[in-house]
Amino acid sequence: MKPSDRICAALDFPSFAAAEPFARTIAPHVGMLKVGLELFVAEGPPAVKAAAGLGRPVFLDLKLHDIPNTVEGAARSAAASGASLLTVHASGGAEMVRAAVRGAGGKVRVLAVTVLTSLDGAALDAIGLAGPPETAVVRLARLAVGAGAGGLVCSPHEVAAVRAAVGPGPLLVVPGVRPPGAALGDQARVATPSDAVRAGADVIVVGRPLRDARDPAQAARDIAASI
Ligand SMILES: O=c1ccn([C@@H]2O[C@H](COP(=O)(O)O)[C@@H](O)[C@H]2O)c(=O)[nH]1
Repeated sequence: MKPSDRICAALDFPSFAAAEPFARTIAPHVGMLKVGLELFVAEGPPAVKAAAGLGRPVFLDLKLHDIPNTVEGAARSAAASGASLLTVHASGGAEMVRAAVRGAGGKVRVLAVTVLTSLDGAALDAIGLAGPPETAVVRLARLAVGAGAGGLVCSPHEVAAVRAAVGPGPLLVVPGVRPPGAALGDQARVATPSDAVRAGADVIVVGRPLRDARDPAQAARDIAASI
């Protein structure tokens, strides 16, 4: 795999018209494009189709979290959109993850988000998940893989422990990645692209450090050269 294939660029924009110049520029320099909540809520499935038209697999990052029947239907709809990857929250429970996998019908790989990379230890304490983040992440990772998830989303801090817990099969997708010196924004559990890949990330998700770069193509090339 080429280093650039490990990079997923997040299209965090309010419309596809706003995203398109960035998406066209960045697509040749990354392995995947991510359509997240902001763009999908604004545009719906046509945004997935347009992104896929740029020649890269599309990661539909909806982080579904609802009763199993509802998630199954949403996953079925997502599978029809042309996306290659779809997220659900592992904390929705094993039955919900199973329902997502059923709805996906083998057309889209279901990834389970363990613990959002924006949450630090104090924030986890406040929602009743006391203890080191890694404990909750590994517990949720095991649950989700046991329920059929084809991959996991976790922070660079836990990726090695997750790999050790779930074995070589599941795809490990890692946001919370910041090139040296880049602003953290709202991310809490972060590492550099090279540290994230060294720790075992199959794919790193990069949003603002590419989107807000003066030269996004060069920023992507720099990341690829570093991993
Ligand atoms: O735990 C998670 C799950 C998903 N994300 C998404 O990744 C990108 C990261 O963007 P940055 O600008 O590089 O912070 C964004 O689309 C999130 O929705 C995440 O950050 N953490």
